[in-house]
Amino acid sequence: MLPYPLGFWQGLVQTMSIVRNLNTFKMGTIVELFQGVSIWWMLALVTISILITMVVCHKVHSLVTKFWWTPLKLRKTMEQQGWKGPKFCIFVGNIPEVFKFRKGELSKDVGIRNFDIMSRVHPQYILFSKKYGNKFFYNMGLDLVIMVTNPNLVKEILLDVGNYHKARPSTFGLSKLVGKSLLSMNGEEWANHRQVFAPAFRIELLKGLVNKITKSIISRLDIWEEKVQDGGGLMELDVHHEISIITTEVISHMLFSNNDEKTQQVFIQLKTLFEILRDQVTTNPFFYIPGYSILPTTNNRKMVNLAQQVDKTIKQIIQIRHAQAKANKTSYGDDLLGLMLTSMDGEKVGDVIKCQLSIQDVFNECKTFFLGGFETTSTFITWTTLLLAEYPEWQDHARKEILEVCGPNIEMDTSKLNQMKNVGMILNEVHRLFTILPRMIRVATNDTKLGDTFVPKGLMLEIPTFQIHHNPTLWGEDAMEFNPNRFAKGVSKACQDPQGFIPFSFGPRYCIGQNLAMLQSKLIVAKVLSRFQLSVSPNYIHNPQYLALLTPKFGVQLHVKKLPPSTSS
Ligand code: HEM
Repeated sequence: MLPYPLGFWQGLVQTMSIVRNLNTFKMGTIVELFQGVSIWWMLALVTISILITMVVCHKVHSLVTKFWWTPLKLRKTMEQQGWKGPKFCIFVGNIPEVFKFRKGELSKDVGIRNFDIMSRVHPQYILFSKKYGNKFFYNMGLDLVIMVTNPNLVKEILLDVGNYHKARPSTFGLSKLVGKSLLSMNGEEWANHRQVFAPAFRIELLKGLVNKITKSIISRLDIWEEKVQDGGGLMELDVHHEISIITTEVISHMLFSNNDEKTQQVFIQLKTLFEILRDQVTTNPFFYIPGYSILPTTNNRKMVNLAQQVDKTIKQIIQIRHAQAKANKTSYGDDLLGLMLTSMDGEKVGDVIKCQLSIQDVFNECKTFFLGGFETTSTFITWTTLLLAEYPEWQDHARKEILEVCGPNIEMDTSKLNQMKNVGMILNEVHRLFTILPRMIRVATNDTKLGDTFVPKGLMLEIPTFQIHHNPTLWGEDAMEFNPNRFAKGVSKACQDPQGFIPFSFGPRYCIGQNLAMLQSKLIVAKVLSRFQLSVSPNYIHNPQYLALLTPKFGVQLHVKKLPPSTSS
């Protein structure tokens, strides 16, 4: 036998000749072929073959477990407890039939006063509850989902952040593009991030923003006024577009204390990214196949490219801020970026040492706040203006109250905003009827129990907020009507169950931007109504759709008329 290195090389040369001869290889010659191969080489070959076989078996096992065994096991566990659901197609689950049903529903006309739009917003609920009753499950891609509509059980889920984690379905691309952030993190990581941002959203701090927000609103409404004058006293506007200009400015101030060219660049890139992604999630069933989002399709490449551009621009904004703080020997500032940079340094604020964020965390959180901050609020305010235009009697009530509380010059501060009871009732009713985040999703991280139901680890739980907000058992026979009066004596009197009204969720993970969103909404509604009369344009096509948010598909075209000086400021 040759010493090891020589034996190895000899074995290699012999094996190459075996491989070369493979095409003329006959079973009978197998022994002949291996004659003379060194023992070292034989051992190496056997070891490598065993290792490869083990890796392949492990991969196959985990793929079979993920794609076949786990979904089937979860299904069986739920079936044994009396839950039922449709058969599913591997990879895409029940998505194709949901999309097909939804397409049919979306092709039907719907009137503005018809709030019975569950089949457009949450087609899976209508489709499967009709066939299987309330205890149904379905597959969203690979994930097995059940719906929880009972407010007490919803409360249990939202309070138990240990057993129920935030979950994007495994196949969704948003988390891959935006990265891990406050919106999607869990456990200690989430708690640390939440602690960094919470101070910026305290109502006392937001009070200081009133003037900045009011300035943004007034400068945009001045443009409206010019347009109305040019149009001979009446003008058609797409309010969704108009309001999003204001809310973008506000979130830019919250994040970066300004709305300069670079900030606007981030916004445009993120908006485009979000629109492509929204289109993929809502129209392309293949998007739900695991791994699809990393294929080099045109849209996937566009999204990755945009996400990289956003990171690059944010990096430049951070570099400028760093340089300024260093040159002026000042802190990083008290906007959200300032808080994040302070936290990157692990600085001590008061008695608390803030957690250290990484640069990637800062990129991701900037993207999350941009996306979470502008589109949600602008969409909500857009629906509010539509309903005020559709129900002129409520528009008059609100305007009268605004003028009484704020005086002819419409001077506003947070205490005045709190006195606007009618405006508050109207906003609540819009939250109820046009719940812009119509569902929340959690995943069970442990085997646990929810009411009488055993919840196996890995099961997805969907909270259909929209359905809860429209349920006649909770809201009475007029649940499908626009009636802000139901909130006259507060939420507890409007709904059978206090947990039946959750537009901002509740528990530890309630919306961090709730105060900001409500402040902006009241300021914008008050300023708009004090200067303009709104009515629905005949060009408006009512087409509410669930596109990540409950959105007016074709914008909201309203007729805007300048009010005479006696009624306006
Ligand atoms: C009308 C406007 C808004 C509505 C209806 C709304 C609604 C919600 C809801 C329902 C959640 C919980 C989602 C879940 O648990 O699955 C949430 C979370 C969140 N929202 Fe909002 N939101 C609005 C505005 C905003 C604004 C203006 C910001 C930021 C400036 C914001 C930032 C966030 C963040 C970061 C979270 C995650 C909080 C956490 O998990 O700790 N939202 N929002």
